[in-house]
Amino acid sequence: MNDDTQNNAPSESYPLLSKIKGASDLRELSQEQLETLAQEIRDRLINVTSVNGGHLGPNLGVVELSIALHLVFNTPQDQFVFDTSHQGYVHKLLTGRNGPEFDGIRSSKGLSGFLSRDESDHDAFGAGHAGTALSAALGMATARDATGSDDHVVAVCGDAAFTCGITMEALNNVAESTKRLVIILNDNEWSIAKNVGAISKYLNELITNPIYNRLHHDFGSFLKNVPGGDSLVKLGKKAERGWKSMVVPSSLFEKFGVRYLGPIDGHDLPLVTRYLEFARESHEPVIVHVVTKKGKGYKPAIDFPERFHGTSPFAIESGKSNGSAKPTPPNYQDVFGKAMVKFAKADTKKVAITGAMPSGTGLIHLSNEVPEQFYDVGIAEEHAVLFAAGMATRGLRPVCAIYSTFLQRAFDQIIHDVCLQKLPVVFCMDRAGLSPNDGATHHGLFDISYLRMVPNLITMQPKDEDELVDMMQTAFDQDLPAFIRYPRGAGEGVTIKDEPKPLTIGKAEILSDGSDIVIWALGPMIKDALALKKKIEAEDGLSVGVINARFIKPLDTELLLAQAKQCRLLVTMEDGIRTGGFGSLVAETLSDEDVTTPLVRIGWPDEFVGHGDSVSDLRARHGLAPEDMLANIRAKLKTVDV
Ligand SMILES: Cc1ncc(C[n+]2csc(CCOP(=O)(O)OP(=O)(O)O)c2C)c(N)n1
Ligand SMILES: CC(=O)[C@@H](O)[C@H](O)COP(=O)(O)O
Ligand SMILES: [Mg+2]
Repeated sequence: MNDDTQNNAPSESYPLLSKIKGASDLRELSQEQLETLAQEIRDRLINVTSVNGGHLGPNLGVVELSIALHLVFNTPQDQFVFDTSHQGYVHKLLTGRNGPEFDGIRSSKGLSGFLSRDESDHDAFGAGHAGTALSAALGMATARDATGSDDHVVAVCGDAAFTCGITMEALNNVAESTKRLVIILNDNEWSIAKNVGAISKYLNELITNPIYNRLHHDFGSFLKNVPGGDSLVKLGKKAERGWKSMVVPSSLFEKFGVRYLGPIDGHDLPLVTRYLEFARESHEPVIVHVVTKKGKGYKPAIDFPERFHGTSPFAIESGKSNGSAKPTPPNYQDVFGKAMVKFAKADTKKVAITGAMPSGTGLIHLSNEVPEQFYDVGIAEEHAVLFAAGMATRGLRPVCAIYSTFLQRAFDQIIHDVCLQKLPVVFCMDRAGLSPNDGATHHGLFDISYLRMVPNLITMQPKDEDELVDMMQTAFDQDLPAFIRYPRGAGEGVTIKDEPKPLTIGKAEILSDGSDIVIWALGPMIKDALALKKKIEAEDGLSVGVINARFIKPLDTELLLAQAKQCRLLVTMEDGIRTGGFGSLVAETLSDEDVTTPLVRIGWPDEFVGHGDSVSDLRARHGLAPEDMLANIRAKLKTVDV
């Protein structure tokens, strides 16, 4: 597929790509063969992600860049650090991972969708959260200098990575830390949504400013037209740079002591290669600004860059998702987003903030319908939370819609700025629980534990999408920081009331009574609890109660203790890590009251959970399949007199 307009199915054969085991194989190819290889890589990316889903758009945009990187540098001796590393598929293909493991990327049988040190020596640094590459690469370069090595370190950063605070913290430190660091700014003007903020506008100026471009590129010929300029040209590059800095506004990067090269066409393989060769020999930190097109080579991905940033499986010919256009039941993110629209329309003080993820959080609905109450602050979760805290001091009711895993970035802001000052910020944490295909960097398994220890907050989890809206109302009706956690994907298919009904803070819901065993479950685990009840009552002849815990903090201690004193066995079930989780809270509560009722805590073990095909697949692989949970309960029953 040679241009962006054709839509026919990509080739299924990859004669050149199948011969590439490493950089040396690349260097044997002619320029023409390299262009053919680029096409084969695009075909492979499209074919595999059409089945598995994945980050097709970002990877199509870095095909030439990745080839050039491996032509010029030698991994693993030289080290590449990809920011977020969702755009690392091409790097994987070029470093010996083009077999069945690539066909299964992001699934149980295949590669991670991100770089991982455990996966390959060519993956110098793992990632999944944005904004880490420059900092880590700077650490590597500084360590290299300190140990007298002479390999190269290259940070590959997207334009939106520069909206991250950590990236700017690292940029501030580059010139003082090392003389040799190559930074690639892969500028496609997109984050997941369109990139935002002053940095994005500035980068766009660099790309579009004709003066800067022409002068910057062709300063030598410019000098020839200036009296005395000729003699300066003879003085060579150093003089040129001196002159240029007077005539051409030096870039922000040069102000930070980093030599700026570009902007160049990131799809012109020979040009990118030449610039990387120059950067490799540079004796000062250098940033190469490459301009790329997200989705290059596949028209649907170019036309819909946000959808193809991280796509679900799709039909190649049409680009249409294989899933139903309108997922039934609706995804939690859309229930949240539409409810937020209603709340915002009813009260101008209710606003919502995203960190560069309007679609994923569902705030796209608010952005479309009530844009004046919608804020996208870029990939800047720490700022998002502080920004909300500031808003709350002025009477606004801000909602931070940030995935559970990405909210980890703002843990200090939660403690130090929001809860210590009791500011009524509402946090809607989607992707609480598993994000199966994304894996360890994206599962939301820690928020119950990391929030439990913070005073002055409320944490709750709904049993279904109707209760999510009730919990939003509950959060708005009180004045403490409030956190609502809910899973990735579809709800339970219940009807959502027109008018939400606020809940009584700290009160759980008895779904069914039981005198032998009582199960306290959170969110999607309630379904599993009801299934266990049915099985145990039918097969073990015991009576099982099920409680929708609803509130993690404050826990419904009154009901818990009353039930613990009359039942034989308590069980907790949470889609979070067991360590310090909901079950730990229940155990501590029983212990504080000297209640000795035996307790089984069902949750994720104290380990990182990798990527997999689905929630049930990962549960089965980590001893959390329904039969495992039943066996766990039965094993405990043997030790108590029931
Ligand atoms: C801390 C954090 N917040 C949000 C995300 C979600 N996310 C993944 S990639 C991405 C956009 C990255 O844009 P850019 O760096 O420009 O790379 P591109 O996809 O354009 O190649 C975002 C917001 C994340 N991975 N990490
Ligand atoms: C790379 C990244 O962090 C995002 O693209 C993330 O993969 C989105 O996850 P969802 O698909 O769950 O929105
Ligand atoms: Mg980008």
